Amino acid sequence: QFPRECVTPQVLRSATCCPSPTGLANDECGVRTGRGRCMPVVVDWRPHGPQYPHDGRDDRERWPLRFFNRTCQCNTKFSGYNCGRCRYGFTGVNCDQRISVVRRNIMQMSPEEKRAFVNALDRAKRTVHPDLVICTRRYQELFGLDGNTVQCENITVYNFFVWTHYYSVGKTYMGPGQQSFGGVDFSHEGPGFLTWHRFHLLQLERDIQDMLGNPTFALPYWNFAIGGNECDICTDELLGARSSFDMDSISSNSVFSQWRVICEDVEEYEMQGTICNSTEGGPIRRNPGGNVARPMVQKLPENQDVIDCLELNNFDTPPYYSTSTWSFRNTIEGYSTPQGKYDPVVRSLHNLAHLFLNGTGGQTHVSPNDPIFVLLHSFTDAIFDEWLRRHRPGAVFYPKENAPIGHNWLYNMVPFWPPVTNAEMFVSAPDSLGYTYEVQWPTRPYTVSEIITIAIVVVVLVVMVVGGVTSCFVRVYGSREGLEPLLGEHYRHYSEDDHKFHYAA
Ligand SMILES: O=C(O)c1cc2cc(O)c(O)cc2[nH]1
Ligand SMILES: [Cu+2]
Repeated sequence: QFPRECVTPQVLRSATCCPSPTGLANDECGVRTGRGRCMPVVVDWRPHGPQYPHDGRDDRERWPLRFFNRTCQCNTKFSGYNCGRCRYGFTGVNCDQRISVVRRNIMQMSPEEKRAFVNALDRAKRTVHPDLVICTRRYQELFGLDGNTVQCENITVYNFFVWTHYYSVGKTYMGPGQQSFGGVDFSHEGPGFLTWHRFHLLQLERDIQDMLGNPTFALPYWNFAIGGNECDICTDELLGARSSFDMDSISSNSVFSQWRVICEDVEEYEMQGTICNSTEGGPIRRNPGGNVARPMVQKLPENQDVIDCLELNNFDTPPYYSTSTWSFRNTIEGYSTPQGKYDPVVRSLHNLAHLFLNGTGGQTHVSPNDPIFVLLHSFTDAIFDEWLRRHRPGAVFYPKENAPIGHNWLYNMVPFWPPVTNAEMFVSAPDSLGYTYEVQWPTRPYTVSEIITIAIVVVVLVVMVVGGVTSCFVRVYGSREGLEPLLGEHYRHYSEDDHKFHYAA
């Protein structure tokens, strides 16, 4: 969540995190090379919804002010915690060359591409993040007893991806012996769900590009809307088949059977007021479609569900929560029927895909430990991008205030660094973020009333055309007989002399 340079006691106490771009000494935020400047952090001050009634209890309020109040603000072409890189969609030394990557259906990739993706994930699970570290104590307890140490540590690129998700969903610690407060979620059950997960993926994609030294690397997606109770990507070539010995485990032929999860011990974090660290625990659990206790989540979403949710016109609706009705966001997130009606017992689309996995991937505090999370969210993001393309909403569609805490338009998404707002991710990905999805969106079949309307229009058109042709036909051919006597008038005249018609030659 914070750059390694910024988690020393002195820098934390200064509340200023403005490092120099790598290689340039004493040039905070690249100010001398015109890249950026060290500026006060801007946070959202508008009211949030009633779900979180506390104030000052949680380090994530007005993120990231509890930790830093000055950060790098980069000029348009640059980005990053020290303005050392190009903004999304641009590359080159001067960041003026456009670049775009294509996210594709993992089922349609070649065997080599599939292998390269699996290898990239596995390498990310083992590679220490080059510039970001995690802090594993609340601010109050962040500094060691001597005041000269800070409880922050290294973490691998993939585990960092898991950790940021965990940090965004955790409960608020209310003090020793007290129940933690669960009415918060900085990345789900609100309009920020789509923008938050979009940035989450973008950050992982970038980190993997950097790790591989390959700026064309793109995350693939899993089209989970295939119905039925089979997980088509759960093969040893892709995300791991089911183990033949244990219904809940991944086959030992898959590298993912070797992965170990982090952030398992939520009860401990909630009781002690601690924060998950980079320590790995048990293996990934997964039993696709096997939740016997909950038959509702034994089947994946249907293709029609995607078609239906894309028709919703409102991005989100009051109270901008998991109870919203006719909200595109709440529907794709999966708390409504695919047609948009809120129903507390329903789980659809994104939520259904999570719960279908029935294991690590179905519990919010640990779900990204199962790498299916990446593909599931990449498809969710593809649907979001298609909705943006079809509806071309003005910013007015996204609530500026009264969304649950963390979800207002200008709230800095927790716990990303440098600060990035929901607003910045509410844009067309191909136009502004440097990636596109290769998807064939299914078109909705016509409804009965549409078929009737089309039939009526066709009949009317046919009648008009036939009528028109017939009348022309009659005029051209039928009038020959009618006109001939008239034309003949010029060639004949009536003679009073002999009381006869005389015809001209
Ligand atoms: O119960 C749900 O609806 C549910 C579980 C779950 C897990 C997860 O990681 C999510 O991102 C969402 C989610 N919803
Ligand atoms: Cu999710």
